[in-house]
Amino acid sequence: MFTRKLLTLVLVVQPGRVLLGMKKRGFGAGKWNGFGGKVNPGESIEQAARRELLEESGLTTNTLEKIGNITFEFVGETELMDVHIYRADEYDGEPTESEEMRPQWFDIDKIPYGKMWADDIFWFPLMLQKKKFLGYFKFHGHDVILEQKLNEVQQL
Ligand SMILES: CNc1nc2c(ncn2C)c(=O)[nH]1
Repeated sequence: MFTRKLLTLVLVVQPGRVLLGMKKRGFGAGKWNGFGGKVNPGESIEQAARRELLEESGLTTNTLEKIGNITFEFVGETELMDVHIYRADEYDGEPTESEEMRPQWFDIDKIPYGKMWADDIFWFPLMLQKKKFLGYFKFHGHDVILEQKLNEVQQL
Protein backbone atom coordinates (compact mmCIF):
# COMPACT_ATOMS: atom_id res chain seq x y z
CA MET A 1 0.00 0.00 0.00
CA PHE A 2 2.83 2.40 0.81
CA THR A 3 5.92 2.86 -1.37
CA ARG A 4 9.05 4.61 -0.03
CA LYS A 5 11.00 7.39 -1.63
CA LEU A 6 14.62 7.63 -0.46
CA LEU A 7 15.76 11.16 0.31
CA THR A 8 18.84 12.64 1.94
CA LEU A 9 19.30 15.63 4.25
CA VAL A 10 22.64 17.11 5.33
CA LEU A 11 23.15 19.58 8.18
CA VAL A 12 26.55 21.34 8.22
CA VAL A 13 27.29 22.29 11.84
CA GLN A 14 30.10 24.50 13.14
CA PRO A 15 30.65 25.59 16.75
CA GLY A 16 27.61 27.69 17.68
CA ARG A 17 26.07 27.75 14.20
CA VAL A 18 24.38 25.63 11.53
CA LEU A 19 24.17 26.15 7.76
CA LEU A 20 20.66 26.17 6.31
CA GLY A 21 19.40 26.89 2.81
CA MET A 22 16.33 28.82 1.74
CA LYS A 23 14.60 26.49 -0.73
CA LYS A 24 13.86 28.59 -3.82
CA ARG A 25 11.62 26.20 -5.77
CA GLY A 26 10.02 22.79 -5.68
CA PHE A 27 9.07 20.74 -2.62
CA GLY A 28 9.42 22.81 0.55
CA ALA A 29 10.01 26.09 -1.31
CA GLY A 30 10.02 29.06 1.08
CA LYS A 31 11.39 27.06 3.99
CA TRP A 32 14.88 27.03 5.52
CA ASN A 33 16.20 23.53 5.24
CA GLY A 34 19.19 21.26 5.26
CA PHE A 35 20.67 20.26 1.92
CA GLY A 36 19.62 17.10 0.15
CA GLY A 37 17.32 15.43 -2.30
CA LYS A 38 16.73 12.23 -4.19
CA VAL A 39 18.92 9.15 -4.41
CA ASN A 40 19.66 8.22 -8.05
CA PRO A 41 19.79 4.61 -9.22
CA GLY A 42 23.26 3.17 -8.76
CA GLU A 43 24.42 5.62 -6.08
CA SER A 44 24.56 4.93 -2.37
CA ILE A 45 22.52 7.05 -0.01
CA GLU A 46 25.71 8.61 1.34
CA GLN A 47 27.00 9.35 -2.18
CA ALA A 48 23.66 10.99 -2.95
CA ALA A 49 23.93 13.10 0.21
CA ARG A 50 27.41 14.29 -0.82
CA ARG A 51 26.24 15.03 -4.38
CA GLU A 52 23.23 17.03 -3.22
CA LEU A 53 25.31 18.96 -0.66
CA LEU A 54 27.72 19.98 -3.40
CA GLU A 55 24.98 20.80 -5.94
CA GLU A 56 22.87 22.80 -3.48
CA SER A 57 25.51 24.52 -1.32
CA GLY A 58 28.86 24.30 -3.11
CA LEU A 59 30.37 22.44 -0.15
CA THR A 60 32.16 19.11 0.15
CA THR A 61 32.91 17.26 3.37
CA ASN A 62 35.11 14.40 4.57
CA THR A 63 32.98 13.83 7.67
CA LEU A 64 29.43 12.83 6.88
CA GLU A 65 27.95 11.14 9.94
CA LYS A 66 24.62 9.29 9.72
CA ILE A 67 22.57 10.70 12.61
CA GLY A 68 18.94 10.01 11.85
CA ASN A 69 16.24 8.42 9.77
CA ILE A 70 12.75 9.88 9.63
CA THR A 71 9.77 8.51 7.72
CA PHE A 72 7.18 11.06 6.60
CA GLU A 73 3.63 10.21 5.67
CA PHE A 74 1.39 12.81 4.03
CA VAL A 75 -2.32 12.06 4.48
CA GLY A 76 -3.83 10.93 1.19
CA GLU A 77 -0.51 10.02 -0.41
CA THR A 78 0.68 6.44 -0.80
CA GLU A 79 4.37 7.33 -1.07
CA LEU A 80 6.26 7.66 2.19
CA MET A 81 9.37 9.83 2.35
CA ASP A 82 12.31 7.94 3.85
CA VAL A 83 14.72 10.71 4.82
CA HIS A 84 18.28 9.76 5.77
CA ILE A 85 19.83 12.56 7.81
CA TYR A 86 23.54 13.32 8.07
CA ARG A 87 25.63 15.79 10.00
CA ALA A 88 28.86 17.28 8.71
CA ASP A 89 31.12 18.89 11.31
CA GLU A 90 33.67 20.14 8.83
CA TYR A 91 33.50 21.22 5.22
CA ASP A 92 35.53 22.51 2.30
CA GLY A 93 34.48 25.27 -0.06
CA GLU A 94 32.38 28.36 0.42
CA PRO A 95 28.57 28.31 0.81
CA THR A 96 27.30 29.24 -2.65
CA GLU A 97 23.78 30.06 -3.78
CA SER A 98 22.36 27.58 -6.29
CA GLU A 99 19.18 27.55 -8.33
CA GLU A 100 17.66 25.43 -5.55
CA MET A 101 19.03 26.98 -2.39
CA ARG A 102 20.29 30.20 -0.81
CA PRO A 103 22.66 29.18 2.02
CA GLN A 104 22.95 31.15 5.27
CA TRP A 105 24.59 30.49 8.65
CA PHE A 106 22.33 30.62 11.70
CA ASP A 107 23.40 30.87 15.34
CA ILE A 108 22.16 27.80 17.21
CA ASP A 109 19.96 29.98 19.42
CA LYS A 110 18.45 31.73 16.40
CA ILE A 111 17.40 28.76 14.24
CA PRO A 112 14.29 29.97 12.31
CA TYR A 113 12.01 27.06 13.25
CA GLY A 114 8.94 29.13 12.30
CA LYS A 115 10.17 29.13 8.69
CA MET A 116 11.20 25.47 8.60
CA TRP A 117 9.37 22.16 8.32
CA ALA A 118 7.26 21.68 11.47
CA ASP A 119 9.12 18.51 12.46
CA ASP A 120 12.56 20.16 12.63
CA ILE A 121 12.01 21.74 16.04
CA PHE A 122 11.59 18.23 17.49
CA TRP A 123 14.70 16.54 16.11
CA PHE A 124 17.17 19.42 15.63
CA PRO A 125 18.03 19.40 19.37
CA LEU A 126 18.98 15.71 19.07
CA MET A 127 21.02 16.41 15.92
CA LEU A 128 22.82 19.31 17.64
CA GLN A 129 23.69 17.10 20.62
CA LYS A 130 25.06 14.48 18.20
CA LYS A 131 22.41 12.02 19.30
CA LYS A 132 21.09 9.43 16.84
CA PHE A 133 17.35 9.07 16.27
CA LEU A 134 14.54 7.32 14.43
CA GLY A 135 11.35 9.21 13.72
CA TYR A 136 7.97 9.06 12.07
CA PHE A 137 5.80 12.11 11.30
CA LYS A 138 2.33 12.05 9.77
CA PHE A 139 1.51 15.37 8.07
CA HIS A 140 -1.81 16.82 6.95
CA GLY A 141 -0.72 19.13 4.17
CA HIS A 142 2.69 20.70 4.66
CA ASP A 143 2.17 22.39 8.01
CA VAL A 144 0.10 20.20 10.39
CA ILE A 145 1.57 17.20 12.20
CA LEU A 146 -1.19 14.70 13.08
CA GLU A 147 1.00 12.01 14.63
CA GLN A 148 4.64 11.74 15.54
CA LYS A 149 7.14 9.31 16.99
CA LEU A 150 10.77 10.20 17.78
CA ASN A 151 13.18 7.94 19.61
CA GLU A 152 16.86 8.27 20.36
CA VAL A 153 18.82 5.19 19.30
CA GLN A 154 22.39 4.05 20.04
CA GLN A 155 23.17 3.11 16.47
CA LEU A 156 21.60 3.43 13.03
C1 LIG B 1 8.04 16.75 5.85
N1 LIG B 1 9.05 17.20 6.74
C2 LIG B 1 10.31 17.48 6.29
N2 LIG B 1 10.58 17.30 5.02
C3 LIG B 1 11.83 17.63 4.66
C4 LIG B 1 12.80 18.11 5.53
N3 LIG B 1 13.91 18.34 4.84
C5 LIG B 1 13.66 18.00 3.57
N4 LIG B 1 12.40 17.58 3.44
C6 LIG B 1 11.75 17.15 2.21
C7 LIG B 1 12.48 18.27 6.88
O1 LIG B 1 13.29 18.71 7.73
N5 LIG B 1 11.22 17.93 7.22
